[in-house]
Amino acid sequence: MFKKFRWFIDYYKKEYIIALTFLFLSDLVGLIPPYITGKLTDLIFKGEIGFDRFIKIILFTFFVVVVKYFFAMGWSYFINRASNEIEHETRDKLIRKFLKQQLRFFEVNSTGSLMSKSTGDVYALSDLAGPGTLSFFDSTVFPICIVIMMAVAIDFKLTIVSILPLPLLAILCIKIGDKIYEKYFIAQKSFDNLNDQVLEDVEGVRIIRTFNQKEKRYEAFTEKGEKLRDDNMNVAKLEALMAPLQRIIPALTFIIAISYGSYLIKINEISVGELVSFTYYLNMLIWPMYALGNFINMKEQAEASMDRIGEVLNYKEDYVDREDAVDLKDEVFDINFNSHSFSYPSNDIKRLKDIKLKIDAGRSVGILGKTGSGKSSLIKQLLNLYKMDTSTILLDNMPYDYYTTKSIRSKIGYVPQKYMIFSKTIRENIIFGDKSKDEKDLEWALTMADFKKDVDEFTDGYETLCGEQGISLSGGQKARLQLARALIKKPGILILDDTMSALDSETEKNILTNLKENFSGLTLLIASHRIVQVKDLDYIIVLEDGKIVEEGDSDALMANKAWYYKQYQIQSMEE
Ligand SMILES: Nc1ncnc2c1ncn2[C@@H]1O[C@H](COP(=O)(O)OP(=O)(O)OP(=O)(O)O)[C@@H](O)[C@H]1O
Repeated sequence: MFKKFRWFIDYYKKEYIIALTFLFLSDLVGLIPPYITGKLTDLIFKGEIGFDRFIKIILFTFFVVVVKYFFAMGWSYFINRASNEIEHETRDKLIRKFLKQQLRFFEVNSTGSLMSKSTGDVYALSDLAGPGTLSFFDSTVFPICIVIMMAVAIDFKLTIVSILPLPLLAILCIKIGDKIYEKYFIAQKSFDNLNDQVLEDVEGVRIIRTFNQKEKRYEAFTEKGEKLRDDNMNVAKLEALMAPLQRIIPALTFIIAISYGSYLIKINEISVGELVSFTYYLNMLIWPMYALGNFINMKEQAEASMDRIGEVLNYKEDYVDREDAVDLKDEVFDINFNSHSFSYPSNDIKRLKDIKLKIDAGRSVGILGKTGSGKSSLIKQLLNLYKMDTSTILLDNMPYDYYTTKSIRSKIGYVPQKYMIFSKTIRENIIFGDKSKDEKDLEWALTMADFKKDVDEFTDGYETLCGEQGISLSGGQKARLQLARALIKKPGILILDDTMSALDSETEKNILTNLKENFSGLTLLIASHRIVQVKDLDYIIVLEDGKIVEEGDSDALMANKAWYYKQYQIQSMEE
């Protein structure tokens, strides 16, 4: 029954043992007051009790109640501790898993789904680990203790007859629980879809407005919202079905107990006080019936959530470093694409075909080509973002997988085509968690990226908040912020994927001059549509449909009189 949750029970064994011991002691002590009440009733009925004894019994009962609540404090603390730890640990595992993945993982798992798995599903697990464990104990061990007490201290026959309807409740709860699992799984999927749309709408709000898509998006949202509501209602209906069962069946046990108990008093088998204690114990059995329903509910939901979380945690990494991979030590290194081809995992179409390109350390290379020709795809190979043939890329004459991916990436400064700006300050976006960088490094990176003059004009300077996806910055400022983030690493290799398109020609020139003057030995790769951005580089390749169709320096390509030559003329005229 608990196979899926074994790991957290094993992990927090100590907390659970302490918590359940406290819980057990608290429940045991809780059995004393009903017994005393029955005895007291009999003593009063028979007139066998004086004031002193009465006070002593009352004080003792009070003492027992206090002890019970001290034990309750203990179990409450340790169970909540385990539950919070499990929530933290599971979320931690998920985030670590997300951060390890190549981009394919994010193509098959939507952001909305990953978000709801790391929130709602994690809560369902922690609910089971905390209140769920309490409900489990209280619906199994506790009622057994009560029933034993009823049978031993009061009357065996009365106990058996009164609790006869209870197994029926257990069976019905288990049956309904199975259905809850199915419905909850469906509801969580609907929550994923709704999450996805919220993310897209918030991120794309400007486009949605400009394209007058507000109504359509609203309709789509309403539809998803209604589906989620209906799916949640299906879960709620099943939960509601448990409630009357939890009331009617215990009520039945009361009717039986009072009727049969009265008969037993009449034939002198039990006393009035014993029937008082008995009904007291029966009353205590009501909570375990609720607890059973709660537990089954929580268990089914947590099981569905564990399966959903498991889908992520068991996702087989698309790429893992070889066990004997070593760290790449050189800051700058030769790169050799040796007949390298590549297809994205989503289909078999070759997006890079037989690429042969040697980039010596410290050289600058321009990657040109029309849109969709494979420029970004070529660049991404160096970052190992998708599964690829690692044997046809050599770094310092060794295959790519000879080195750890982390060490390769740490040498590369990458400015992607798509902006990725966090809703933090400019300082935080550039330093990006690197504690070794100080004020001087920040200032230097901003100057290199020709962004300092802009930031100096902002009222809050380095502390200016960039907003969601850099909403408070212009396109050119976003490009330079990303460039500053790449440069502060002082990389050996700098990759600019269409970074300069958003910049005016003067800013572009300033940046290239800064790079030339301050980064001696830098290997520079620039992917672009615009010839002006690459014409002064050491080497230029032109891609067409994933193949290199022209290569050489600008003079050689001009002499070639092919695509480069024609584009040069067209773009010069445009400028
Ligand atoms: N993640 C992906 N999955 C599948 N196909 C992709 C993916 N990314 C890009 N492609 C396809 O690969 C081809 C090359 O795309 P790439 O982004 O490398 O071109 P590009 O030359 O950089 O284009 P642009 O100049 O427009 O940025 C395109 O046909 C594109 O549709």
